[in-house]
Amino acid sequence: DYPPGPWGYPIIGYIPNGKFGFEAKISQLRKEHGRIFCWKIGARILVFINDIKLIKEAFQNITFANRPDIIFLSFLEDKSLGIVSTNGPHWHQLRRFSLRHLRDLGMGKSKIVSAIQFEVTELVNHIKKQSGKPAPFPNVLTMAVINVLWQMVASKRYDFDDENILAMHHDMGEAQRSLNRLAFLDMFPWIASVLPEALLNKITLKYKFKLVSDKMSKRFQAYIDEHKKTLDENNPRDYIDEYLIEMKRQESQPDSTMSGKFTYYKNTFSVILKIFKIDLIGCIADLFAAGLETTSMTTIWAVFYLATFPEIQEKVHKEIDSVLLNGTLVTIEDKSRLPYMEAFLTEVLRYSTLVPNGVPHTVMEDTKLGGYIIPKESIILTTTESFHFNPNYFESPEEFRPERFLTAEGKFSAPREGFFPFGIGKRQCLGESLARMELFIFLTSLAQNFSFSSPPGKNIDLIPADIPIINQPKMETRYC
Ligand code: HEM
Repeated sequence: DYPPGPWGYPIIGYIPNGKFGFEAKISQLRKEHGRIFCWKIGARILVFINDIKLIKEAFQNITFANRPDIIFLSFLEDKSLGIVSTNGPHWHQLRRFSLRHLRDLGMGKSKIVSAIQFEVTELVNHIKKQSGKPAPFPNVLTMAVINVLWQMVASKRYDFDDENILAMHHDMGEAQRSLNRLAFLDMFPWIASVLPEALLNKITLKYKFKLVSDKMSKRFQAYIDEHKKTLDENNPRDYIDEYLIEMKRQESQPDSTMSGKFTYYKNTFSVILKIFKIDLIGCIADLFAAGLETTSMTTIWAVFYLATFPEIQEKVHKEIDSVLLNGTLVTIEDKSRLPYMEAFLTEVLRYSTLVPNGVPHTVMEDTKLGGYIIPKESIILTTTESFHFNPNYFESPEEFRPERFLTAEGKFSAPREGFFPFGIGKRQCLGESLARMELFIFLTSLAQNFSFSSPPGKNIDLIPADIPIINQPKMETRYC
């Protein structure tokens, strides 16, 4: 009763022949099998849900809110820490705590607008230095995005040329691009007990990930230590302060989810080490990993679309020029006066389909869905293109057309069905309101100050690179 799909051979499972990208193979299997299919690779069963009704039924149900036990999901931190890869009451309480405090600290509220305006003004000044010359998007976008989030998390703002943060971002990007090597361990876990450590490392790049994760952990621990020294319990400054206060409050509770854990790992000499880590490190790593690349990449895609579709860019400019007179800074209250911009941003989120297969979910027991059994501990994914590019929900979905989200009177009309760039249900993106606000102010300010175009004689490549988790532009067109 499992969903249909390729099962392949025992032990190996189904490995497609030839040079097939993962996304292209999923697309082909979806066309072959329809609403739901299975794909067995090594020891794991992947289940892809491609039907809106089934996705809603599954992800709005707590049974499907679990994350599978895979290394792939927690490459920055131990999988038993933080929000993204934990389960049960532990996850639930940390998610609730994080949502509440990030909102109080300004997420999605006017309180954070001036920080976003400040960062985008710095970004605009930086881009001006390269105006008139063909160049990829400047790397400092990362700093602008991290500064907004880190203001709430750690009361920190970095200079745009802060080498340490740029290096940390570079390391994280490198690790992310090699994630399919690490996924090998999830699919074929037995290789860890039969292969010598050196060979295992060569195949999976395990130690490369460990190095990146250790470096980040040290930095995040330093933030926590700094905060502990200067904490005033009556005047919490940010997320870290709020966490430390709550952690202290729960100190005497044996079932507190906010303390920490001993984690074990094998070093290069196969010696098992035991270290204690507080959960807060996992939460900080999750916010960093989930909040940074997503918002930056969406901004880059938006700029690429402006450059590729000049008639759309012209409409964006026209609207901004008629609403924001004499270079006035945009605020969130201007949203209702900039319906074309809002429609453009919505089309960017649809067209870029940034997280093409969502973030993996699982069920702890065999569970029925759509007349099939979803095997316990399978890796459950969605195919976002099956609704973002579905003609039942979006007419001529292959066209980039912001007008689809405007009424005949030119008012913004939000998509009703088939639109889930931030996921859906119990695990829906925790930073959605921050991301939407930041993207609106960033993109409006960028379009207010610049005209973007492809380098002379060239077209911008809009096909994403074959990199796991996030649809990213190819490296050579991305940053300078
Ligand atoms: C354009 C920007 C963004 C997009 C497209 C995006 C998309 C997503 C998606 C698809 C998920 C998975 C939902 C699921 O598992 O079903 C997710 C989860 C998550 N996102 Fe975002 N995200 C964005 C920005 C952010 C930002 C700015 C933050 C940080 C404040 C953030 C924090 C998280 C966290 C912590 C989770 C895990 C939630 C959980 O497991 O309970 N995201 N996001």
